[in-house]
Amino acid sequence: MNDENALIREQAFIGGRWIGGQAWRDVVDPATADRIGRVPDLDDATIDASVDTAFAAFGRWRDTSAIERANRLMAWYEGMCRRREALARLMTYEQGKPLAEARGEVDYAASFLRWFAEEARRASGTTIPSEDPHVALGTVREPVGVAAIITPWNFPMAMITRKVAAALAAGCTTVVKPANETPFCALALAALAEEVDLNNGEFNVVTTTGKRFSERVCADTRVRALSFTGSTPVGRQLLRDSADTVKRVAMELGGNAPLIVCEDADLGTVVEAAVAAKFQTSGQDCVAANRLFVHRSIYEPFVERFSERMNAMAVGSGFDEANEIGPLIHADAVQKAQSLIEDARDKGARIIGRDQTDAPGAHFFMPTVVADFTDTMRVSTEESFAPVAPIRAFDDDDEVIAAANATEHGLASYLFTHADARIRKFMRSLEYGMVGVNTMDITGPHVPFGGIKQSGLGREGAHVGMDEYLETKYYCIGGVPPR
Ligand SMILES: NC(=O)c1ccc[n+]([C@@H]2O[C@H](COP(=O)([O-])OP(=O)(O)OC[C@H]3O[C@@H](n4cnc5c(N)ncnc54)[C@H](O)[C@@H]3O)[C@@H](O)[C@H]2O)c1
Ligand SMILES: N[C@@H](CC=O)C(=O)O
Repeated sequence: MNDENALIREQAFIGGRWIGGQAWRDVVDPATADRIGRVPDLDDATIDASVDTAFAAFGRWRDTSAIERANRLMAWYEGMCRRREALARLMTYEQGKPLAEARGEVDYAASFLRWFAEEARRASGTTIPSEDPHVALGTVREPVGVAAIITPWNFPMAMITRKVAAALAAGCTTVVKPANETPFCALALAALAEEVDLNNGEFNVVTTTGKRFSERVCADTRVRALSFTGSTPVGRQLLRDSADTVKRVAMELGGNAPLIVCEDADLGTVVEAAVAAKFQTSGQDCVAANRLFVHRSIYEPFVERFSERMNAMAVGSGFDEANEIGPLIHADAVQKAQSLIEDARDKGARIIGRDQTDAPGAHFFMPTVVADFTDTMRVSTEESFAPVAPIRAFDDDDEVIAAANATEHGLASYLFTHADARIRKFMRSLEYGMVGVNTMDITGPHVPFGGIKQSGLGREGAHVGMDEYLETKYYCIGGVPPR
């Protein structure tokens, strides 16, 4: 058996049991479109049963000690580290990303288990100075209850652990619906969770359609939190669906990240960073640079060097370690990239890159620069989620700040300059939840990840990551005797 097959489980995981279904859904390798296997497409009754299980488990899990929850998360973390290569190969097989990036994501995903194992013991309450000497006041923090979690395919392990580890550390139990494209990554996490006794309903993985799942869990009053990572249109729908039962919601939605290069930036360094910011995960990253703005005085040299570096990127199967760009997730993604390029070309952009007929398969898209993009082009307003790099020149800071902010999104942004005053001005003015200055490497378990505007609600990771899963209970004890 190849390593990438070692962790494949073709069943959902509910209450520690592996279960099949009446209907099934195929999972395909995006590089070849070959079938990898299948998972059950679970019905309403089984979704409800997963909530029954998580609800029953909540009664037990919330009363475990913080150190017990921490130990369980650490054991899960260690299991992921031991199976790093098999997990990475499975991810490349199912999601398509180059193996080096898949290994990076396994490390990233595991890091949330360790981080929240550490944080589990720090969900402290407060004492409140009382206005009355006979009254004691304070707060304790308590888990909200069952959390329903819906995740995307682009980071098929990290987007799960970032939520689940925080929820479990807080004392909540979880029902996860992974993306239909990447259920095996989620089920591999379940297989490792089972090994560390997280198999009593604390962590459930339900394979089914998004709409069916969200309709059941949003209507269910026992589900007290809904945490979603995915596109903004689906996030809007889930906010509406959660209103009737007034759930706690956490939303990590789409981005349209600007990357701004000022004239004092070192061209060699900035080209490497910009290529990484644009093309990692083949451009299918919520924090990917979606629009590049370069000061006019260095614009043409930047476009030339960026395009040169881009054209040197090998495109092909993620299993070949030489390849830096893998397949897109499916044919629709390739068509969308193609239509963005055609729209830009029709409206006067310069298209730079290799011919698409050089692509090594139907799901591959050769990375492409759209130079001189304008506001009327779709690349300016839409998240491409593809290796498409729109670049344009700017003349002054106010102009580029206005252009960068002219979007409904507000997730990540990047700035390259060494001028202190300028850094402060941009940091204040950029309407984004995250600002990377002279780096594109902005994530990790220790940072508060999240967006403003229509990129989301709440933050994941860092010391605030558990907040989404904790209620503050205030207490007031009267009749306290005098000293
Ligand atoms: N902010 C972040 O942290 C972050 C991280 C990763 C991806 N994203 C965003 O995710 C998007 C790409 O991922 P995607 O294509 O998987 O997004 P998507 O919104 O299509 O799907 C995300 C998840 O929602 C489910 N879903 C789809 N339609 C649904 C519905 N009507 N009701 C309930 N669930 C539904 C899917 O099955 C999947 O599990 C991009 O916009 C990207 O920016 C954001
Ligand atoms: N790259 C993001 C996930 C978004 O797609 C992260 O670092 O968490």
